[in-house]
Amino acid sequence: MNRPFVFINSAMSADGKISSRDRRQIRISGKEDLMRVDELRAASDAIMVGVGTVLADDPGLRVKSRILREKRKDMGQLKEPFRIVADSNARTPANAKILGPGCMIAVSYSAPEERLDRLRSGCEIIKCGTEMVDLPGLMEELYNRGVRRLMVEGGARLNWSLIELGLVDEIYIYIGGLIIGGERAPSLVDGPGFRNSFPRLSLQSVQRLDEGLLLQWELH
Ligand SMILES: NC(=O)C1=CN([C@@H]2O[C@H](COP(=O)(O)OP(=O)(O)OC[C@H]3O[C@@H](n4cnc5c(N)ncnc54)[C@H](OP(=O)(O)O)[C@@H]3O)[C@@H](O)[C@H]2O)C=CC1
Ligand SMILES: Nc1nc(O)c(N)c(N[C@@H]2O[C@H](COP(=O)(O)O)[C@@H](O)[C@H]2O)n1
Repeated sequence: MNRPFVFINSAMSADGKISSRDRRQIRISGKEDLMRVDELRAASDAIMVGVGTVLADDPGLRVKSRILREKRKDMGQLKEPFRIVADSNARTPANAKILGPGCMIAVSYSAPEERLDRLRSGCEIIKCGTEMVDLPGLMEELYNRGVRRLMVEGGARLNWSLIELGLVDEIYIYIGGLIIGGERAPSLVDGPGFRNSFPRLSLQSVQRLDEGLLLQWELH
């Protein structure tokens, strides 16, 4: 199967949480880390999130630096990467910030048509999977559309599915200097969890940024 190079970028607290018990977005990264995230976005062909993140954070997923956008254009790339949502039942709100040119919503064949109609003016719809978005199928589709480097910005359930399916090559984790706590607060990877065989990572780099640490891991 042809698929893009896939990497996750996530910020977590010192206790491994990526947001609060009520799934409220928490600013974990400092200024330096956010600049690094913008550079990673600018160096990607597409950025993907799960619909849980859209509903919780309403992210824009744009490249914020004008200089980085211009640089992309000078290199003959689209000014910004595609923005992709894994959203089996088309729950993305019609006023979500992620919508607009360059946005693709991946849905399953079970997604209600009336919801798709509300979204169509703001995005391209990609159908794959019967009940749930078929992630390997989506990867192949993205590859066929020219996506070679895919950045995943969460959340916890999407991270789980991608890792479980062996679709992740690299993970950047920024560990910020705060404690969030809460057994129901999302962590970097949720889902049912592994039981017997645990994916192994090899550490590529460690860097101090703001009041935290950036770890770069490669997946075997
Ligand atoms: N600190 C950080 O770096 C980040 C933090 N976050 C936080 O994470 C939280 C959101 O995480 P979470 O609730 O887990 O949501 P996700 O963003 O991981 O979205 C999960 C949803 O995606 C949909 N989906 C579609 N296809 C698949 C698939 N094959 N596998 C898995 N999911 C699929 C499912 O909904 P459906 O069945 O309807 O399709 C699922 O419930 C928020 O609180 C947000 O603030 C998020 C990103 C980064
Ligand atoms: N890198 C990083 N640091 C944090 O502290 C965060 N809370 C997040 N969250 C992710 O960033 C998305 C917001 O993107 P926009 O600024 O709206 O473009 C959010 O949805 C999470 O994926 N990331």
